[in-house]
Amino acid sequence: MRKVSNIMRLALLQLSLSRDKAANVLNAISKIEMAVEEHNPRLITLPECFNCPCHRKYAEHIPDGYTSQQLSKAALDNQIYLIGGTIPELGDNNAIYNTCTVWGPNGELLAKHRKMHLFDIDIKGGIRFMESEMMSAGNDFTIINVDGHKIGIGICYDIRFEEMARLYRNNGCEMIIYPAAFNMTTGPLHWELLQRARANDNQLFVVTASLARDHSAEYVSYGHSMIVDPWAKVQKTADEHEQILVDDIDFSLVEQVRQQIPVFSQRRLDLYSTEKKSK
Ligand SMILES: NC(=O)CCC(=O)C(=O)O
Repeated sequence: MRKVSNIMRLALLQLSLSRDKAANVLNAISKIEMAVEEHNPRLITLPECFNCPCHRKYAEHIPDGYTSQQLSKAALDNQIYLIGGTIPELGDNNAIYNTCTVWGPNGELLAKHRKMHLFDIDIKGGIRFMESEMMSAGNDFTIINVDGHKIGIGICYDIRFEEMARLYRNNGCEMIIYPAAFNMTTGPLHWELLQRARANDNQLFVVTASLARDHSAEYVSYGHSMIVDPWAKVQKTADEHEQILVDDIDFSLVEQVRQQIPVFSQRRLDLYSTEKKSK
């Protein structure tokens, strides 16, 4: 597809999470409207679990469920591409997935990405979290096309898996977007590092939208939604509070860095490889 423009305005919504699912959806919709009115972005991204904790009791079918319908309408009403954070999806097989929906400006569901790597960690003196006790893992990579630019989708913990980002790069992506909610143990150490590493390894933009920090919540999110450019420079970042982060992406930087540091043509593929397998 022809590239319409090399500049794309993004808005990342770093949202607070209350105990009321409908109120969380309404909060997201009102922040989408605010972002559009004030900044006119082409693409808006919401955080992981923006409407409720990822739990079976909140799960919805996609695209017939309440949250999907609201996101579809918001994309249509505001004429934007909307990366709908994540919600717990009730799959046909009764399994629950942590799923990101992607909506086009006509309100159509362009894609859904089910988190591929589940967040199971146990850090002594820090956080223990076993996402696989509640959720099933997705098996599919997701690439969308916005105005001729290929964008890969991952979800939070997915960012730790360099092979996934590499596959997106190898399939033509110029950006990877990760709706996310890192925690207070690993966030200070790894959040920025991982984004800059994925951007640097693959010479593309890395974009994250996080939940805002709430110390009274059961799961305390780190915040700091971020845009990292293909030089691995932090282009823009939020603090820990609820916030609308807006900036213009200049996709010409992707070609610039790829030409000037041509590691992808210098790889020793006669000696090693990263390959996609089908399941
Ligand atoms: N929700 C998540 O996947 C959290 C990932 C995380 O905090 C990490 O350290 O990785």
